[in-house]
Amino acid sequence: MTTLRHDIELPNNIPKLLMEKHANYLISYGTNKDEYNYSQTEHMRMSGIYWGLTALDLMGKLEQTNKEEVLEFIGQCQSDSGGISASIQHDPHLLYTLSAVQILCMFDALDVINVDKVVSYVKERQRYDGSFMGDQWGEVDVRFSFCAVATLSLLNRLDAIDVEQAVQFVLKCMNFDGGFGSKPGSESHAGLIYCCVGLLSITGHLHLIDADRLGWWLCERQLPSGGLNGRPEKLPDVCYSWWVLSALTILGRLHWIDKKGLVDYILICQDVETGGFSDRPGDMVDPFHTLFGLTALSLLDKNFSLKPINPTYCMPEYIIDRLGLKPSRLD
Ligand SMILES: CN(C(=O)[C@H](Cc1cnc[nH]1)NC(=O)OCc1ccccc1)[C@@H](Cc1ccccc1)C(=O)N[C@@H](Cc1c[nH]c2ccccc12)C(=O)NO
Ligand SMILES: [Zn+2]
Repeated sequence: MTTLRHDIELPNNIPKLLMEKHANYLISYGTNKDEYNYSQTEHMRMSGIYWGLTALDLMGKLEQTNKEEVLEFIGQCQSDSGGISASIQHDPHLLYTLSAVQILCMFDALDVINVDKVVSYVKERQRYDGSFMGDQWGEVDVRFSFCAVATLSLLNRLDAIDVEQAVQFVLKCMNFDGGFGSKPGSESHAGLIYCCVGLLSITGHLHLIDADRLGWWLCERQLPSGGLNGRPEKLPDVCYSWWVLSALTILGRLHWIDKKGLVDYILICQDVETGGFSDRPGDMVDPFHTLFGLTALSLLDKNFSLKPINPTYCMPEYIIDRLGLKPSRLD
C-alpha cells in the first residue's frame, strides 16, 4: 500500500543560477519602502537587512549597498538597555541584537553601537538553569541561547556568560532521535538543530552530540523531489536546505545528502522573471528564502561562483576569518 508522502513534482527544465536577477531583486527590495511586503516586515527589519546584505555579499555585490544608511539605522535601534530592536522605537530582542552585530561585523563598523552595553544586555538574559530569555518579557527558547552565544563570540566577549551552564541547557533539549527541540521535551526541528549544533560548534562541545544518529535524522529530511523538509511528513522548503545542510556540514556528514537532487530543487525555486527564491516552485519570493537558497548552493557546489559561507554563523567565511574566529567542526 502506498504511504502518502507530502512532496512536489519537479519540472524537467532546470534554470541555471540567475545571479544578476537575484542581486537586482535584493537591491531594489530595500529601495521602494512603501511596497506592501516591505511594510509587512517592519517587525523583523533588522533580520531582513542581514538576509539581504549577506546574500549580496555572497554574490560579490556588498559595495552596491548603502552602508551609511544601514549604519545610521542600526545606531538608532540600540535602546538604553543595550539591546537592539528590529526597527526604530521597537522593543529590543536577542534575535535582532544578533542580526545587528552580524551586519556590523560584515561592514567592520562595531563602533556605531555601545558594545559594552550590548554585552550586559545579553548577560542579563541568562537564567539560573543556563537558558536564555529572548527579551525582558521572559520567553525561553534554545534559539535565544544560540543568539546569545553567537553575538558574544562575534564580540569576543563569551567571558560575560556561564558557557558551561548554557551548554547544559542545550543538552537537556536533546531528544532520543539525536535531534533538538526548542525546550526540554520539545519535538526535534531542523531550525533548532541548527541553533544547538551552532552553539556547540562555537563553544567547542560537538563531541557531546551523537553525530551518526543526528546525521541520519537530518539526511532523512530529503524527499524524492530532492528538496528537504524541516520535520518528518512536512513539505520541502528551500530554507530547510540551509538549516539541514549547515548542521550536516558542521557534523562532517554533508556527503550523506544527494547533492544533485537538492541543487535542482533549489534552482527550480528561483523566480526567473523577478529574481529571488521562494520556499517551493511557483510561490512568492522573499529575501529570507533568497538568502537561504544561495547559502545552501554555496555549501553544495563551489562552481556557482558564490563566496564560501560559514555554516556556524551563516556569514561569509572571509568575515569569520577576519575576526579570527574558529568555530569547531567534526571531520
Ligand atoms: C520568524 N521566521 C520563521 O519562523 C521562519 C518561517 C518559515 C520560513 N519558511 C518556513 N517557515 N522559519 C524559520 O526561520 O525556521 C527556521 C528556524 C526556526 C527556529 C530557529 C532557527 C531556524 C523567519 C522570518 C520569516 C517569517 C515568515 C516567513 C519567512 C521568514 C526568521 O526570522 N527566522 C530566523 C531563523 C534564524 C536564523 N538564524 C537564527 C539564529 C537564532 C534564532 C533564529 C534564527 C532568521 O532567519 N533570523 O535571521
Ligand atoms: Zn522556508
